[in-house]
Amino acid sequence: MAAEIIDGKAFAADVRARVAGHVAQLKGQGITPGLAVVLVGEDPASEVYVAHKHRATVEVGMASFEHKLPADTSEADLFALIDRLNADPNVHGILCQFPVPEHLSERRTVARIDPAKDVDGLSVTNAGLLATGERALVSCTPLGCLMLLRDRLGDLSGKEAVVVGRSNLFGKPMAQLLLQENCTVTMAHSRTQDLPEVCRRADILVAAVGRAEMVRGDWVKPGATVIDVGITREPHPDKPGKTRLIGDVHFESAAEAAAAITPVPGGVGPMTIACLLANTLTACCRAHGMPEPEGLTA
Ligand SMILES: Nc1nc(=O)c2c([nH]1)NC[C@@H]1CN(c3ccc(C(=O)N[C@@H](CCC(=O)O)C(=O)O)cc3)C=[N+]21
Repeated sequence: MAAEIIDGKAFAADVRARVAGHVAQLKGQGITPGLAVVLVGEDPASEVYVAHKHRATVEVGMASFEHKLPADTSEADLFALIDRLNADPNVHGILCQFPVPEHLSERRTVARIDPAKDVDGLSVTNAGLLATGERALVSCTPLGCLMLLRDRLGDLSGKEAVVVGRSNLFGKPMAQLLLQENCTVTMAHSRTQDLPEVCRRADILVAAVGRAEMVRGDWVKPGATVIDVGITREPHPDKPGKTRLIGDVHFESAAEAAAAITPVPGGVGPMTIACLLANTLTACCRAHGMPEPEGLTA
């Protein structure tokens, strides 16, 4: 195996430490950044994520406001809560954990959140601000990938970047960020013809298709940097009753060709939560008309 393994877990710990430093400074000025997380229903995976986010928020010294609503919560009640959080000066970031129960709409829910507090960067306003090169809040996972890429490659200008997957949550904002960094960006997806050949063009290959181990080693240009955004949980092959996480990239074969690659777990995943905290800090600084934290924004 040739590739350097990009340690997202260590990098995320560094981001969180930097956020904590800024939070301590703000607290000295009487300002405590606050993040509100809303969870509707009792999806066990979501419960774990939300608990994780709560712990990480408290660890950096921020205020964490958890709101757990029953699965049959009406849209009116959910919106009433979001309206209260929008108006609360102690809340700088609001995240509604997805998926929401079927009778609710993710699109309408996101639209209800004040764009200045939309730390997921999912609102139409933030997507539009990013696309037009204005100051936005950027979706956490793409922001985390950008931080890893900048750290490893420095200037990204002129590089061939291929993003596989075109979701609003990840693929589209990732492509916008890479374009902003002056990459030549290709967005590939399920209808792309000869996907392996398109991927082989990439100096930077970002996989976010949601299909386990789809990207193979012979899709990777020698020396490329490979970012694996996929997480699929599957039964563990050796440990009965246990599960394991696998990415969208076939790690062993891709690592033969790549110069650097993110593992799953321990790659992009931990950066997502670190960037949620970074976005909350950014939103807080903006709300108070203070300079933005350096190195923690797009
Ligand atoms: N409104 C909203 N925003 C989200 O950002 C959001 C969401 N809803 N719903 C669910 C997905 C999923 N997600 C992850 C965050 C961290 C890890 C993470 O830390 N993963 C670890 C492993 C954790 C484990 O072992 O389960 C890793 O990859 O190393 C994974 C997935 C955020 N999401």
